[in-house]
Amino acid sequence: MKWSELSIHTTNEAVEPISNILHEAGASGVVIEDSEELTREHPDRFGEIYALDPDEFPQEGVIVKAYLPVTSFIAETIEGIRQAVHQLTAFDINTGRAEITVSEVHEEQWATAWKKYYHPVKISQRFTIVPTWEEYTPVASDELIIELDPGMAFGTGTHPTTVMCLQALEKTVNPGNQVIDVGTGSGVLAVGAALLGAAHVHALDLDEVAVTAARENVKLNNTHDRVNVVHGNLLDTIEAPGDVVIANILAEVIISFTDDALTAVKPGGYYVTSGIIGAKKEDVKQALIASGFVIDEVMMMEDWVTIISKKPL
Ligand SMILES: C[S@@+](CC[C@H](N)C(=O)[O-])C[C@H]1O[C@@H](n2cnc3c(N)ncnc32)[C@H](O)[C@@H]1O
Repeated sequence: MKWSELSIHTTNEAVEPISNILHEAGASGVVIEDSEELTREHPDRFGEIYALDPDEFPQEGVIVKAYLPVTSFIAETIEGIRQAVHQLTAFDINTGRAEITVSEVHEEQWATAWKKYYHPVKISQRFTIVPTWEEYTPVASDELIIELDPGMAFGTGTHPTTVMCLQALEKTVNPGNQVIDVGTGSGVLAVGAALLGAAHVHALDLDEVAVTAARENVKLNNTHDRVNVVHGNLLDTIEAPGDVVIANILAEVIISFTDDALTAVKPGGYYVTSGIIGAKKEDVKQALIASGFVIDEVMMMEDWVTIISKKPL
């Protein structure tokens, strides 16, 4: 099969919303090439020197690459993406140049392009994410390994919003808890919650591709007895409140359902929200407080914010 490779040259702040637009347009996998990666300190990964090739990174800004199967509708799809990216400026998101370039690649190239960026990575005190195609031996006895094949869904586990969510789960999930994962993507957070001892995790996503990927990852990690993954919009499929509810979606979406979220959390339970760019932090905090949550902790990584809030007893 032939694939179109779309490259969008943009800013760090626009990576997440543009990735979402690309997924919604049917993109199969998103690769992020960030110019800052080249200048960041790279620890050797578990003894192996992890060298980056400057030819694969832009000189400034970020390139978001996505892969779309070549069909007769490809021109319309690309035009739709162009318009959606343009509309992000209405949400005060600086998209930078937002230049879109398109080239054709073959299936084998796509598979390699996708996989060469992901390696085992320790992302919190206890969690290490290991792509299914890599070998890894745990280094600590209490280490929790999440095996992941991101496939075509969002959630390689290494995006700052996901990393902070896993760290937040480490702080909030207790053995025996009921957890709800809104917008599960690859299922990484649902698996993480189950590994922390949650008795049950209800994971959902609006995107059928994510539901399939999440189910596969849940099984891969032997958590299918505790995690169910369903297709659904926000909290529509929730039957009982959770001890911890987590939503790594865009700030605009989080703000739209804070009242419903309060109902979905047990008194004394936690609501973890992520996917929030720095500029939207106060708006999300205000919406959470207005619905009755109490802010417990605000975490930041790069320009991303994760808020842990609590429902009063
Ligand atoms: C940023 S990704 C997060 C994936 C994963 N939870 C993680 O932390 O890596 C957001 C996910 O939310 C899903 N999503 C977006 N809008 C949604 C909605 N209204 N209801 C349910 N899921 C939604 C998307 O399909 C996507 O998989």
